[in-house]
Amino acid sequence: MAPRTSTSTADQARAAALEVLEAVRTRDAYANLLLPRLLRDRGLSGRDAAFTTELSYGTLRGLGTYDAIIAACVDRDLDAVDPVVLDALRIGAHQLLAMDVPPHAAVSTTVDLVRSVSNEGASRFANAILRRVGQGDLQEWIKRIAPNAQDDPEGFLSVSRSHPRWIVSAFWDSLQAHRGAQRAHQDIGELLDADNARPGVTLVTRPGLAQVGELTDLGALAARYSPYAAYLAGGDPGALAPVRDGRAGVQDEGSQLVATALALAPLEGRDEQWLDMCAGPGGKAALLAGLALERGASLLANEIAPHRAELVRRALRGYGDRVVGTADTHTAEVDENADADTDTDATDAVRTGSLQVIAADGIRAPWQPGSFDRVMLDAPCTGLGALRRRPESRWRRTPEDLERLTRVQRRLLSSALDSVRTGGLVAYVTCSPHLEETRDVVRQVVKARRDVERVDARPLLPGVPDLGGGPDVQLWPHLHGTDAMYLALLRRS
Ligand SMILES: C[S@@+](CC[C@H](N)C(=O)[O-])C[C@H]1O[C@@H](n2cnc3c(N)ncnc32)[C@H](O)[C@@H]1O
Repeated sequence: MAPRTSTSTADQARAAALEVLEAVRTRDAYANLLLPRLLRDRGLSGRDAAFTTELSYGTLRGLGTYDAIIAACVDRDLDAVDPVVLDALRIGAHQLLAMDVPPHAAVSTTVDLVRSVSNEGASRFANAILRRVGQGDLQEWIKRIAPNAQDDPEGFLSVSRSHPRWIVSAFWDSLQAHRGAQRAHQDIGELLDADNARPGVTLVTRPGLAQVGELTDLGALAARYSPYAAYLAGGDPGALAPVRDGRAGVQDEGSQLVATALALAPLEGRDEQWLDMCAGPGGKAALLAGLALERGASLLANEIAPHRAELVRRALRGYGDRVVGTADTHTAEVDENADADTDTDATDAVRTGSLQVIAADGIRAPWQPGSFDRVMLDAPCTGLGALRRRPESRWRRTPEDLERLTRVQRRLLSSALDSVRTGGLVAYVTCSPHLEETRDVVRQVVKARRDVERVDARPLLPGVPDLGGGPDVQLWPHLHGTDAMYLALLRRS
């Protein structure tokens, strides 16, 4: 790679975006974690911060389409292009094809950027390529480079909507399973477009600590479906007093709906002990905590990774002394072959009606079987339902991830069912619509046991349209404005 020189001649925002792309490519960085730090360090705020964010996120989302266009303009394989120069070309292409930046500014600033991180030859190369890119608009380019939509619909969508083909295919299958072939055919483009749009910020109130009215008084808009949600049009949510105090937070409306559904589900008999089995970083736990306390129940929030268990504690901070002292770590071993450590009965500490956080492996649970009345299993998954929030993740995930994840998901679901009493409820949730980690995991686990009944989850999301044929619920960004959350509700019989 060409040696790096000073970036003093490049404009700050573009330089920051280039740094994000490079960190994502070389260090597996997460743009949504890195960017806020970078903006702070560089003193970029207001319009500059918004511009940097759009450059970074927009380029990462559109990368598949931009690479196909750049490839058509370069007379060598893209692998042969200096990676940092290619990143800069991608940022330039995004400005030329999807942003309101005058073409001459998009080209000249990108050329300056390349010169600042590479050399004169590379900047001349960038100039030539971007001039070619600028000869067509996005639609003209797609017509020219994408496969024919009739002959190869998945290939067309993959290039035109900038998603890997295997993800297009998985989304299409899931839409078909939940909405039928005809609707799937109509919907698939809209779903992929929704992934490419900037998501809004949704706030959540912690039940018993804040009301939606408090958020609307601060300028947010009451949400469509969740009684705890409000949409924030702009600004920093962390600057709002209820968020600062831990009485409200930021949470996708779909996450709120699936957590609320578990709390709303009718239950015969005792309703005192709730478990959030995979709780980190604590969004659903914080909502469930308020709902549990409202009816005098306790919540045990469990998370395998100790640092994420710490985030759960932070998420629960608004509940103050309702969060009881916690035995720190039980079996926080990620090693799946490690011996079970069931010496401690973690339910002991929550018998009095309170909130508790522990760090333990949900598969080798440190609580007695049949202890809980309601269990939330928000399983580790591919996250394919939240691509609009994690712009790089569509390029990082692979079909191979599914095999490892579905193995863990099946084991966690079995453990969740063992953890709930007879008649108790388990919510199996993923932020992915992929059939292998949603419908198939549930089917396989239910089939292997004789003590599970499916519960129709749809009535537990009152007022939410387009929930399909049930009994499971699949939410969709293009239909509901939420992440593509999946919910299956199971009763132990
Ligand atoms: C999808 S996230 C949960 C999100 C969380 N419910 C929320 O709403 O903020 C899945 C979590 O499960 C944790 N996890 C993975 N394997 C686990 C296991 N065997 N036992 C407990 N937690 C696990 C991961 O560390 C991750 O924090």
